[in-house]
Amino acid sequence: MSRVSQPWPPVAVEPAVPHPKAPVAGTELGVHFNECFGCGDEADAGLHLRSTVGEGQVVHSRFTVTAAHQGAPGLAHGGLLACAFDEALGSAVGNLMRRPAVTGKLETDFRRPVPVGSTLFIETRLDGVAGRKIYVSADGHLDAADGPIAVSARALFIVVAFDHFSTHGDPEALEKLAAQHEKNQREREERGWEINP
Ligand SMILES: CCCCCCCCCC(=O)SCCNC(=O)CCNC(=O)[C@H](O)C(C)(C)COP(=O)(O)OP(=O)(O)OC[C@H]1O[C@@H](n2cnc3c(N)ncnc32)[C@H](O)[C@@H]1OP(=O)(O)O
Repeated sequence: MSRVSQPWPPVAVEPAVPHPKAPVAGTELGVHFNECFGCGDEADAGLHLRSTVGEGQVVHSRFTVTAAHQGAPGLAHGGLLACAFDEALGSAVGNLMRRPAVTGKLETDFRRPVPVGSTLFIETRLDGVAGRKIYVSADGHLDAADGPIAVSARALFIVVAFDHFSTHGDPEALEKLAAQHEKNQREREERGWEINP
């Protein structure tokens, strides 16, 4: 079956240049919010996705599919896989560009079933920027960084003002997030990494 794809990015873009203080290649990215379904330690049935900065404008993420993530028996739910990509792509945008941004559009191609127990290795690339619009894409490889591609995704993130989160979100949770951010900063400093304000 052939897959028809629109040009990507769909508009003229500038190169997505990582922020001068973006974490360097090899940096393991921390949990951005403990209750986040995508990466949080306190989200018991969550994805517990973990990410590391790669060379260039790339972030490598991985997560292991558990029984809590099933759609069909023994297989990951497609919406759950889309969630993993939202997290991986958002993490690449947030950490490399260091601009607050939210997902405006997320498109997924499911190419192979992803069984419970398998690990998806997601490689995310920054594809370009047009004003507030940041275009990113990713491939999810099954069970190894060079394994077969099971899922691909493309997304548009929109840069927002910080008050997007205080206006629409939960102020208490934002306080928790600020505390988490400080903890991440301290840990980075202790490990001698570049400070990530
Ligand atoms: C370190 C951090 C790690 C974080 C990882 C977490 C990853 C998880 C990320 C998420 O899941 S975020 C949650 C899901 N997303 C949302 O809740 C967003 C809900 N939508 C909105 O709040 C607003 O629609 C939005 C802020 C995205 C845009 O509203 P605005 O009024 O600010 O902007 P506007 O609608 O004018 O759009 C700005 C530009 O984007 C374009 N645009 C917006 N949505 C689009 C869309 N869906 N498709 C195509 N283009 C779109 C729009 O056409 C326009 O293009 P131009 O600048 O060329 O005029």
